Amino acid sequence: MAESTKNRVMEIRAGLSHALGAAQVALERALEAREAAEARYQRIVAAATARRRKLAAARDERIHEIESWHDTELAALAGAAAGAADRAAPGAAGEPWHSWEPTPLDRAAELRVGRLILPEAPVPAPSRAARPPAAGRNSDLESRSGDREGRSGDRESRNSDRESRSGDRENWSGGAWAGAPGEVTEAWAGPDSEPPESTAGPVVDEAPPEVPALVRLLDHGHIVVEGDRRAGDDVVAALLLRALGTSVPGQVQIIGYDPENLGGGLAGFAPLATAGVLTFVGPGALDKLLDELVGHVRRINETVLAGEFSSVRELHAATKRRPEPWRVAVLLGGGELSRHQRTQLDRLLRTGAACGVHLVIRGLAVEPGPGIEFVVAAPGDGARIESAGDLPVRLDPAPTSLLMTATCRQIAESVAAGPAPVALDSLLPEAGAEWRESSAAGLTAPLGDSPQGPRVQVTLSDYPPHALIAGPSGTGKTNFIYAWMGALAARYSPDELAFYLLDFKEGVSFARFAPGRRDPSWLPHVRLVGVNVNTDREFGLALLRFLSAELKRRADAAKQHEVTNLAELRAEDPEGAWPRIVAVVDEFQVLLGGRDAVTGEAVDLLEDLARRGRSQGIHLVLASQDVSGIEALWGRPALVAQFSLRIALPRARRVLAETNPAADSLPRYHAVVNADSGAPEANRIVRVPAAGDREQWSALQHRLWRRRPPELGPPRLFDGDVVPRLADSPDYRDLRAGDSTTAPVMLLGQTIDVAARSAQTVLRRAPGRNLAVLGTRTDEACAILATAGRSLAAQFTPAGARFSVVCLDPDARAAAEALHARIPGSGFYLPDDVSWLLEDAAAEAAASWPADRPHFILIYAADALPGGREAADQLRTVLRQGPERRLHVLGWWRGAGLLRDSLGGHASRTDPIGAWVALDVHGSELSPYYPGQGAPNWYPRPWRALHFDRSVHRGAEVIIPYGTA
Ligand SMILES: Nc1ncnc2c1ncn2[C@@H]1O[C@H](COP(=O)(O)OP(=O)(O)OP(=O)(O)O)[C@@H](O)[C@H]1O
Repeated sequence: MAESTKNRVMEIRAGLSHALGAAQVALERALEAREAAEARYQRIVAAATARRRKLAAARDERIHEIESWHDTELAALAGAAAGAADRAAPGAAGEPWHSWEPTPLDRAAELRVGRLILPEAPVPAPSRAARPPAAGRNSDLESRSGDREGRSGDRESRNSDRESRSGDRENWSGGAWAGAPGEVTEAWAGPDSEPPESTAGPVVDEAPPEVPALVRLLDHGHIVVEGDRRAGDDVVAALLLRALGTSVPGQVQIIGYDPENLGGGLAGFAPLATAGVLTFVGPGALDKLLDELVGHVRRINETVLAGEFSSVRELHAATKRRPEPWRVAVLLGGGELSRHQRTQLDRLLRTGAACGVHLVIRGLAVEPGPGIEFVVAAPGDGARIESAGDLPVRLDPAPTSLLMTATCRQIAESVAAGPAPVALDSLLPEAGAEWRESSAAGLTAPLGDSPQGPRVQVTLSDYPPHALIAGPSGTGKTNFIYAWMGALAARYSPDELAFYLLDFKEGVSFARFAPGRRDPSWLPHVRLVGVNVNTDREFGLALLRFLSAELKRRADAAKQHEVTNLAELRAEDPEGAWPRIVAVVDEFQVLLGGRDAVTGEAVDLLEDLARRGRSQGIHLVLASQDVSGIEALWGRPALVAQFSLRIALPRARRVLAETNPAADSLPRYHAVVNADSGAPEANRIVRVPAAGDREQWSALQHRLWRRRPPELGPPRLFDGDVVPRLADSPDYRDLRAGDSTTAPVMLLGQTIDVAARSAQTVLRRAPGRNLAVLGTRTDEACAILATAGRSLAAQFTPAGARFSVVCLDPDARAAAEALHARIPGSGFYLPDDVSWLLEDAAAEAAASWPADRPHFILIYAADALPGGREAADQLRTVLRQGPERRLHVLGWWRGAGLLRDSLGGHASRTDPIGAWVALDVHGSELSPYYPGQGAPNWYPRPWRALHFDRSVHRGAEVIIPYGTA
């Protein structure tokens, strides 16, 4: 092989080897570059991953912040909404059915129909993704809902129909979390599938409280229920029950129009029908119903709101009174409306709510308008109420029929029982504003509210001057009188008004106005109270006589000042005390009930007082269970005509005009007040407050009592059941010893009179000045002799007069000895030694000169005088001749005939007995001792006596013996 070839080979080899070396180097370099590039790539990937993590963490944190803000905000808003709803629908307006009960409120409330379904906050995905698969979204939600159940347990327990909140979420598709679980996981899977770690803390999961769905009906508007029929029925029932439960029974009245089911739609409310709280109108009566409701609206606008208020709600807010009930007409279907019906319905929709006339409509087309709420009923969460916009509503279930009927029965019962009493305070002026009125022109006071609202004011003046009140027993006459007196007494001071009160009913109803053992206060205006006078008609007469004398005094003063009525007299004589007098006589028929002298005189006096008292400020108020049977009254049309103020309590007869039946339909505790003699057009109905309550009355009386002028003493209390005490008699207390110039006065008992006077007989030195007590009642006879003896003894010093006490009846011995013990220096004689006394006394009586001091012989049972004829003659001598010699016999005979025997028998003269007191002796037996015509009108009654003194009396007077205690 050639060198050159060899060389060439060598060169080629060298070239190849060089190229290989270069390639090797290039490869190494390339590998290095690759390594460097790979390392860089790794670094970049790591950096990107770290940044992504960071971003994810920041994002999670932000999402969490937003979510918890959203949750808190939502919870706060829901809480505020729930709170506002609770305030708007308190008690029966919003309480769930299981714990529901009627709670009448003082204003109209919004009514709950269900609850609003509120949107929930989204649950952040990272926190969900971070949880183990077993705690996936659903179980997560369940656990959260469990949480919420725990926290809102109290609310849940109030609402048994509430389902689990997770169930709500499942049903509602409008929330932000509504996507499928997979979507969330995919969306957040990073390129390296590494689950990002959440830097966010635990989610604040505050469940918003439940927010009730409320609608406004009473005092606001009308409700139209549309949608599902059954659910709609439930809404109507719930609304009505809540409306009934939030108001005072009877204040919501329901009128049902249900042409398709003939009332079946309101069957649960049927118990209300018995009390008139629910009325049904028949299928053809929609016209009439709508016309009637329109009529109510017109009437309420004209007479109740009367331009002063724009709505009953406004009137109620201003006056605290609600004179008209809410009328809720429930119109359940009815098809096409006629033109007239549509017009009337539209009128009601526009104007009814202001007058408390509201419509609940289902099945009639109604256009939206102000105050009209639309409820679209649907089961589940598909319901809506217009005022809540698009928020879904879950309607409450209907109240159970048991709850409905029990509630309605209770309401019906309390409506039937009548309205709750109004308090007396409602008639009184503000505390501190009492006694500001002048009675110069009359006495005006409110008596209560009328059903239309305004107060009913009643005036006693020149016209109407007198009042006649009637109502069967128990209908509230006495209460009415109390209320009237309270309203007057609070307005007029005792200088302006004086009361004289008499109650012929058994009991002590007027005694509260006088000081008693338990309560020392009295009503300062009251000057006289007569109670338990049903057997003492004379006391009624005494009052009329007293008023007659007062009338004369006023008429004389008017004449003197040349005026004709009280207003003028007061203007002319501003310093004079001329209060208006109101004399109240309850059950006055007792006074006029007899056919005797008492009735005769009483009617004459009444007629005169009624006729002339009007202008002199003397007003009569006569009350009776039944005026229709009082012959003495109706026999005097001129007398009745003066009583132009007529007050009829429920079922009162004849007190109003014959053509006026208003009292027949009067509810309990109401009265017809008629100032025009009962003419129908003058009727005013008034709801009378309860004034019988002792505590309320005492509060007023004490307030006025503390304001009384210091000089004003307590009224005179005449209680026919109480035995008066001699020691309390002003006449007895005035007696003084030692005045020998005037003839001694013998007190005998208390007269039945306006002033607490004592009956008395003066023992002048003159024939006949002896006293005979007649009758068999030992206690009373002894009481009268004790009074006579003690009162006489009080006028003498021990040496100034001689007293001899003779006891001829062992039954009277204790009393006689007691009297003897009370009169120092008196002699005491029993049957054995009375002859000494008589002998002595007869000689004294027959003497020709008057004794230097009087001698009073008190004989207990003079008819039992021993000693035969001789003693009898001596007694006769003493009786006939003694008084002229200042020797007076005060004897007790146990019968009128026995006294006659002592006087000398049947034909004997009776004039030695100038004064007598009869106990259980009939009037006819007294005629011999009763000069003039016939016998006194006297029927014996316990602890009453008839006193006659022929030297001063025209007729006998009834007296009450003083008790010996
Ligand atoms: N307006 C009223 N509000 C509440 N209670 C009343 C009212 N009027 C009367 N009453 C109550 O009714 C009962 C009977 O009333 P009251 O005694 O006044 O009737 P009367 O007609 O005078 O009956 P009588 O003649 O039998 O005494 C009493 O218990 C009274 O408290």
